[in-house]
Amino acid sequence: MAASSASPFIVLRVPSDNSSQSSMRSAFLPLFKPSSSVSLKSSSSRSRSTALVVRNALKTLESKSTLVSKGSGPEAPSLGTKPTILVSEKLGEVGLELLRSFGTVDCSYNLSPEELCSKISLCDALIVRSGTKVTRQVFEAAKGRLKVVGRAGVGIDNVDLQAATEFGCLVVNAPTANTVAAAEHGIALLAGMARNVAQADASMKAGKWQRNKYVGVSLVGKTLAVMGFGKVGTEVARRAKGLGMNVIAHDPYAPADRARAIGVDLVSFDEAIATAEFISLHMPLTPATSKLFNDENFSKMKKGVRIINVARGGVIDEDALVRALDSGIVAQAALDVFTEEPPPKDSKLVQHENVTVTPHLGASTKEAQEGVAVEIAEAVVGALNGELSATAVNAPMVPPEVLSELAPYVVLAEKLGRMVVQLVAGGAGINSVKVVYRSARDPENVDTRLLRAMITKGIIEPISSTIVNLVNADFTAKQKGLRISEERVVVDASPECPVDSIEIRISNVQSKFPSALMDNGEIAVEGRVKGGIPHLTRIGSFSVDVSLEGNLILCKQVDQPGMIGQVGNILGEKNVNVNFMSVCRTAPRKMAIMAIGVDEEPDKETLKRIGEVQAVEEFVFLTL
Ligand SMILES: NC(=O)C1=CN([C@@H]2O[C@H](COP(=O)(O)OP(=O)(O)OC[C@H]3O[C@@H](n4cnc5c(N)ncnc54)[C@H](O)[C@@H]3O)[C@@H](O)[C@H]2O)C=CC1
Ligand SMILES: O=C(O)C(=O)COP(=O)(O)O
Repeated sequence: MAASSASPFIVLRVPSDNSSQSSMRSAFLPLFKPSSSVSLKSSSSRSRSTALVVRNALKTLESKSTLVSKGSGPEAPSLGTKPTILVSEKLGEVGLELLRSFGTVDCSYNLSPEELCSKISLCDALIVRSGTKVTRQVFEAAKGRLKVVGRAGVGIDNVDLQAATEFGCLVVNAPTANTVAAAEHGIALLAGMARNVAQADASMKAGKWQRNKYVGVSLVGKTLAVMGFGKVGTEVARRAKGLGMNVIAHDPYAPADRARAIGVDLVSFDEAIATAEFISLHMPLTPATSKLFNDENFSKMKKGVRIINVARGGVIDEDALVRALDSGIVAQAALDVFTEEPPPKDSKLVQHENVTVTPHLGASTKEAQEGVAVEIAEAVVGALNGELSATAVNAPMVPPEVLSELAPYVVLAEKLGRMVVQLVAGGAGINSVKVVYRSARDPENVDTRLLRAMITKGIIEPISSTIVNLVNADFTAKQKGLRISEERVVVDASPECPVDSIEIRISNVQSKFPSALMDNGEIAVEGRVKGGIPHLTRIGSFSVDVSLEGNLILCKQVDQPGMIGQVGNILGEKNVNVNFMSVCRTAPRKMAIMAIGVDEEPDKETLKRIGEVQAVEEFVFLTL
């Protein structure tokens, strides 16, 4: 890991009694104080409870914290600046109002990729629907300012998630508010296709009266295969049952009992496509589903099958579908989505007489658009406030109750990380870190993702310009060649505490403070939370007990009278306030470790004088 100067971003400084909230906020994101309070009209009880719990937790913090900009370039937000939120596609008015009450909203629709890239470095958040491609170039062009991308809908295949994660940008979506709309559109296409509604309408408008040409097929008693039994697929199945259809479904990840509960059999892919008279697609577009409906699979279908696609165009090989339509394997198709949107004007598929098309209207009802707008506005505002999102796509979702319980341990984890990296001589050669969590709880019940992310942040940030948060912690560690292994050990402690102690060990390095090394050559520090405050409880094999606040001076010296006074005097002469002191001896008059907490950072001369005290053998100054 290359060492560099201090990180050029925003630092939240909070009085020590609120340090846990501060650290939690800075772990996630980007810090903005709303200019006015934002009222939440949550459509989902989960997101409402998450938002409220975290908001309450942050209320106290709001009054005491100050935002300090350390100059992240010309566009860095500073104290009192409202965040800028770019909305690149039409969003419901209620959502826009919510966003306007929090930040500056720039609604710029139909931006070219170049225009989007040139605007994005001025934005803290971007809200899109399916029409905006949020590519790696967009994240690069953002120059670190973009904190969150909100997808006002379900499918996130238009967002480069890998790039978002690498750049530490949170991606959130609105997964529930358009489910019914998409399902209703699927049913509309199913029924409309079976009765040739669109074709008959066009024919009449062309002045014709073709009753014999547009004889349809009935739905009742026919088998419908729902491919992808998630939210939309389930609602389609429910409605199709109401139409008297026999519904089967294929979904490798759906629980059979959920299907059984609504009278649907879960079957294999091959069985589904070979049995059905109607096939409705409801799976996401992923590498595994891309062009899943291809020549080979069309050939396994019943002749005369009818296909509905309200999912993503890319799950069908569109050329293969044209061939299947021409050969009669597929009698009809009804498509709302296309590989390329809008599709080329001369698309054979769109022009095919047995194909009914709509321009990606699945989510386009007034109700759904209002719902997704509120859902996404809440998620984006929450993310800009540093809250964990209930709809995060590229970060772990930590339930609010777990979050509040872990708060002080989050601070401890980051401080231990910061401390241990400063004990490494050179700092840059760390590649193997072991974290041991000791707890009375069953290891299965100790969620360490957040703690690991904070340890990573603590280790990387002091020696790099990379900003680490929950989104990019694991990726950044990997990038820097830092392997973090974790061990959970059950100990006899209070089960009330999620974690009794956290120990960080670093192997294969030299230490600036050799007493931090264990017999096996590893640097080791261990900490605990005491009365809500993080404490250092061991360094190397020396037990100490000092609260991890402010700055820390560690000395190893010959245990003799007057040492505390000598060091205290040197600090006092320079008006450096000592906030605690702890001494641990191997034996009386042998060696001792002295840990001194100081509020101010002593100047170089003062530190030099402490190092020169005759009995002092090792000495290090650490900023926490
Ligand atoms: N046309 C439109 O305007 C809309 C389209 N959509 C699209 O509909 C799709 C489904 O949305 P939701 O139901 O909300 O998502 P969901 O995540 O609730 O459901 C997707 C289901 O597909 C399943 N799945 C994944 N891989 C599969 C595979 N290889 N074979 C079969 N099933 C597989 C998953 O297990 C999951 O149960 C998404 O692609 C979404 O983008 C959603 C809303 C509106
Ligand atoms: O939610 C989805 O996945 C959709 O496809 C809806 O897309 P839209 O927001 O209408 O562009």
